[in-house]
Amino acid sequence: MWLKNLTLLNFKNYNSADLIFSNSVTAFVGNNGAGKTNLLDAIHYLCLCKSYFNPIDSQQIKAGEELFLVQGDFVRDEKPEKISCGLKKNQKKSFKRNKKEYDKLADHIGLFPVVMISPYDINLIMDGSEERRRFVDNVISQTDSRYLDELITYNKHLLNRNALLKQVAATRTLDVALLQILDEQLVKSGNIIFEKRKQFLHNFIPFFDKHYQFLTNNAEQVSLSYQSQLNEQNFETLLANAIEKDRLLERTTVGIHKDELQFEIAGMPMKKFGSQGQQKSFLIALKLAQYSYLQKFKNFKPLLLLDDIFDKLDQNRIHKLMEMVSHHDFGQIFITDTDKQRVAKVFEQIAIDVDLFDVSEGSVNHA
Ligand SMILES: Nc1ncnc2c1ncn2[C@@H]1O[C@H](COP(=O)(O)OP(=O)(O)OP(=O)(O)O)[C@@H](O)[C@H]1O
Repeated sequence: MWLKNLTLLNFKNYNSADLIFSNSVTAFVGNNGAGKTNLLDAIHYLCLCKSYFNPIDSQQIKAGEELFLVQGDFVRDEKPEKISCGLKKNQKKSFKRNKKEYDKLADHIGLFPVVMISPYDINLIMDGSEERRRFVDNVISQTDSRYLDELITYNKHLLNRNALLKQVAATRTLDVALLQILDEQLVKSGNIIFEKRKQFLHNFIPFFDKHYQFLTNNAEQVSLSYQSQLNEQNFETLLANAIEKDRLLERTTVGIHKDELQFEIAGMPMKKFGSQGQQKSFLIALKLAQYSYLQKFKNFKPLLLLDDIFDKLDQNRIHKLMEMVSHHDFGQIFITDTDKQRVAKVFEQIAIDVDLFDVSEGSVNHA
């Protein structure tokens, strides 16, 4: 699967852009703030119906404009696929595959798998558990179309249950029969998600271990593990035991929305005890594992988007990544960098052609 071209209209800092790519390595080069990352994000948008960096769709529209359009021609299973996305201010976004509007966006997720490696990935370690659940959900959704539907269903039931708890607090009466129905619904989709997350981690962790060892030559002991309250007790019992607390706090305090992906180094939390270098290796291993996992379950290579890695990574890690590029471990790659000569040199060293684009203040031209 690869992207042949990309057309933008009023997307972030671009008025318009029309780019044609090769099925190998493309590099966007230019100064800070020129709009290089925005091009990667446009590609991410086409693949997953959303920005990697900013969840608010309307903020992708160029300031002062009314709408944005992003369009790309992919090749998938040797067939052409035209994907287009448009958003008008205050309207629902429109997402089309071969000119046909999707009934639901979830149907698009996973058709064009993508992995982004970006300096912002540090949030995965530093921020709350929601970031890490989002990572897990993102990977599973790209390989399992039912998963996203189930997650949407779970979140809907959770909202309903929390609304009921608020109402109970306000009226001081509990409709036991209604709570029971809501609990049953929550348990049903919660259990499905729990099993899918467990199975996912079982397959994912060996990829992670392999990549971490490759990147660091077995330097230190790190681990990745899935923590869920559902590992301790079944969901029904958890809900029954927590009802007094839930009523007091007016929200559901147990369930898969509390799951955590634990990152450790030598048995201690990565966030507190990992050095910057160890954290970076950990994150790249995580992303490379995502790549390997998607490749295995989709049976083709995802797109790889590498944001600013030459600036942010040290020589060792760059060398390891480039070793993988030179072994053709990846398919199509998009990369951003501030230094054209550096990019040209790095790829010359591994004898891989790189297609360079100059980016400056929202305009992009083939170098
Ligand atoms: N909706 C928008 N309208 C107009 N400009 C926007 C919008 N969203 C982002 N920008 C602009 O895009 C620019 C950032 O672009 P981008 O992050 O792609 O830069 P970059 O070339 O990757 O820079 P760096 O090398 O610093 O990472 C900023 O100047 C920002 O103000």
